[in-house]
Amino acid sequence: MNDVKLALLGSQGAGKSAVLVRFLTRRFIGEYASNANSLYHKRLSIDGRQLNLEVFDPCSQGTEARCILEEPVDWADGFVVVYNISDLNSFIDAKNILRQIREARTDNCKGAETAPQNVTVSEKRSFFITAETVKREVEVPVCLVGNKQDLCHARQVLEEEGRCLAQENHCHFQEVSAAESYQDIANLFTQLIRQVMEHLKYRADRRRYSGSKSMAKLINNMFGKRRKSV
Ligand SMILES: Nc1nc2c(ncn2[C@@H]2O[C@H](COP(=O)(O)OP(=O)(O)OP(=O)(O)O)[C@@H](O)[C@H]2O)c(=O)[nH]1
Repeated sequence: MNDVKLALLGSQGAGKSAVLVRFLTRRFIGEYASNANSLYHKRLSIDGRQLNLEVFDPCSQGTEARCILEEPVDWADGFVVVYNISDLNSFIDAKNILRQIREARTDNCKGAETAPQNVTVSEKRSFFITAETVKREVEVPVCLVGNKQDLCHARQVLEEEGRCLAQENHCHFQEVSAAESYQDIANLFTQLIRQVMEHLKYRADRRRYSGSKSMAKLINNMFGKRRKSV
């Protein structure tokens, strides 16, 4: 059984709990306790595969609240970043959160962007392959969600602005209304979970592959390559 861990991030009142509760229960409940971190569990079946879903819904994260962000960034396999389309500040917060996720996840691959000089073409090629692999490893699946679409008469963030921000951050984008609709929210979670499972499989395959490669290396080092006797 797969375990998938997601975290919901976004500024206060953006509708994180509403979006999550809509997905988990299909219902919209007007008010939610917002003074405590919550961890939700659900068993799901996606594409015939059973999985244990855990979703972390922390207390609100503002621009400066990096310390709150750090914990879910290490823990989660994927993120839902929520803003309120009728609140520009929540969009600015979402922008900062996306940047923080990217920074936290790419800390490990610092220096991977510039190709080394004075090396052969094949060394350069393998460098770029490694850099690409590192990029895939750290590009954790994220979905940017513009919530409260039913308040479009009070819109402060254009749909196009949300889409552009998502493109810049290589993530999926969806406008939804937790108050009015279930289907868009169900689709976005399903898509994100699929992406997470692919990402986890990719990482596990890579680890297995590099593990077996180093095992082969170890055996070669220990016994050396046998020469055929003549
Ligand atoms: N009109 C409208 N109101 C919504 C929608 N989603 C949430 N709300 C309302 O927005 C308010 C905040 O929703 P929450 O889900 O508590 O927001 P949150 O991001 O979890 O807030 P914190 O827990 O304080 O961080 C509540 O009064 C909700 O009823 C929506 O799609 N449309």
